[in-house]
Parts: sequence; C-alpha cells; structure tokens
Amino acid sequence: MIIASRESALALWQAEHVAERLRALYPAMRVRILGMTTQGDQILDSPLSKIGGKGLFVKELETAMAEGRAHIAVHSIKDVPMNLPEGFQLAAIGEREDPRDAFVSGTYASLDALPAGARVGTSSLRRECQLRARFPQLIVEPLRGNVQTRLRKLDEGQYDAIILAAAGLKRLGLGARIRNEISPEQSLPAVGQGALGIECLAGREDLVALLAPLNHSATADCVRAERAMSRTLGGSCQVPLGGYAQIADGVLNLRGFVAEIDGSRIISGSVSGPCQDAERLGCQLADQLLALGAGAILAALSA
Ligand SMILES: NCc1[nH]cc(CCC(=O)O)c1CC(=O)O
Repeated sequence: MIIASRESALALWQAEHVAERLRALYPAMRVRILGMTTQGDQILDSPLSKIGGKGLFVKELETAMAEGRAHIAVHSIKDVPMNLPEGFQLAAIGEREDPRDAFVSGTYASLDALPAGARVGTSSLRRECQLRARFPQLIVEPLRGNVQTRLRKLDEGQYDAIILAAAGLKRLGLGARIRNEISPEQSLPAVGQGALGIECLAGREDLVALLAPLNHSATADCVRAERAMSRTLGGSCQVPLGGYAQIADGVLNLRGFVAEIDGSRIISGSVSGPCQDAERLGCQLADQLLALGAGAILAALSA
C-alpha cells in the first residue's frame, strides 16, 4: 500500500498515523509513504484565497494515484475541495481531533487580553471575519506556511498572536503552545477541521473495504453535513464561511455562517436532524443562509 502525502510535518504525521493503523489491521501488508511537494506548499507569498485555493494541496497527490504511483492519499479533509475531480472518491473519514481554533501567543493569554492595535496573524478569511466582528480594534495580518513556519514567524515577533487549528498543533505534539482553545461560539471552525480524509480512485471498492475500519462514522456524518453546506454555497477558500456539526443522542446539529470579510455582517444559522440525513441537513442550512441574504455576499466575493 503506497500512501501519497504532502511533505509538511503535519501531513506526514497524518499519513504515518494511517500507515500504522493499516499495519496493525493487516500485519502482512507492506505500507510505505510517498512524500510529495504540492503547488500549495510552493506558492507561499500569496494568501490561499488569492491563488485558487484548496485544489492546490491535493492535485499532485491525485496525479500520483491516477498514474499508479500511489494507492491512496491522506489529507486534512479541510484542504480537500468540496467537489472532487472526476475519477476520485473519498474512501474513509478518520476520527476528528479537536475541531477548534487555537490562540497562540508568547505574550498574551487570550484574545481578550490583546491591546488595541495588536497584530494577529491568520490568512483564513473565516478566522479574519470572526475576529474583526468581535475585536475591531485588532489588526489582522496575513500568515501563511506550514504549522512550524507560522510558529517561527510568531516567535520572531512578526505578530503578537496567531490563530491556528488546535488539531494540527496537538498532532505535532505542540499542544503546549496553545494558550487557549477558542470555543465554536466565538470562532466557528472550518468545514472538516480536525478530521482526516483518505482519497482513492473511483471504483476502487477493494480499497474502500480495506479502509472501512479507519472510517469513523460519526465524524463522517458530521463532515458530510458540513461539506454539503459548503458545496451548496459554492464554498471555497475565497469565501469567509464556517460550518461545524456535532452529534448527540443520534441527532446531528449543524451550525454555519457566511460573512463579509470585514465582519460587518455575519449570516448564521443551524439545523438539526437524524444523522442519516447529513447531506440533506447541510443543503437545508445552506438554503436557510441563502434565504437570509448569503447569496449577495457570495456574489460580491466572486465578482
Ligand atoms: N489550512 C492548512 C491546514 N490544513 C489542516 C490544518 C490543521 C489540521 C486540521 O484542521 O485537520 C491546517 C493548519 C491550520 O489551519 O492551522
């Protein structure tokens, strides 16, 4: 089994995690990781929202599968476009790590402790608009690169604080850098944040069966709902949008929002229903947000 992966420390951790699970499940299977650099890793001087977004992190991995150089690809599902290219499918969704955003700073204990004019690093439009809405006195500045690069830029003093996904830091053993996790009420996570996606060629039902033990059905239902919402809204990195589902007692609750980048307007809503209706719930919430005026925001962004 050859697993295609980006070469960032987090991507390799995630691929190795899947490799270890497969080795434990199938002792006779030889598993190896094929590390590759993607365009998303190379173009580091522009925000993702300007260079075409998520597809840039997965294309090379898909080419490796199409050419028979790898069987599966392990991704942060957050980085996987809502519509996979023809010929590919998601074979499994792994159990979600902490879905929250994390506040990281050497000097300050929390967002609330930041003085007016403090510089907060993030290149996520979703994080930016939620920050601007709550803390208009802060300065949001672009921050790109892999997790280690972002921490280094903070440590060098380019920012007073940065916001990162808690999941990435925890997986890399850097959880101690987190000053606090930001609640979903204050920063609704990105669609799929904290969950792994395993991709393979369409039609490889043999691989889907092999990977079935790695599929975490509650996470998969949540991620399906979140992605259906984003897909219906035409979601991409260009859109400040968040979506987060949770399941309690068999009932799936999905919250979502679309916003103006400056945080001046946030259109949010939620839906609940049975887990097996995950996709329908996602579409329903998207329709609800569109009815509240999300369409005008989305149209202005794509103009
Ligand atoms: N956009 C990059 C990216 N893709 C996945 C993660 C973190 C892990 C995850 O959300 O699963 C990150 C870093 C971040 O947002 O801080």
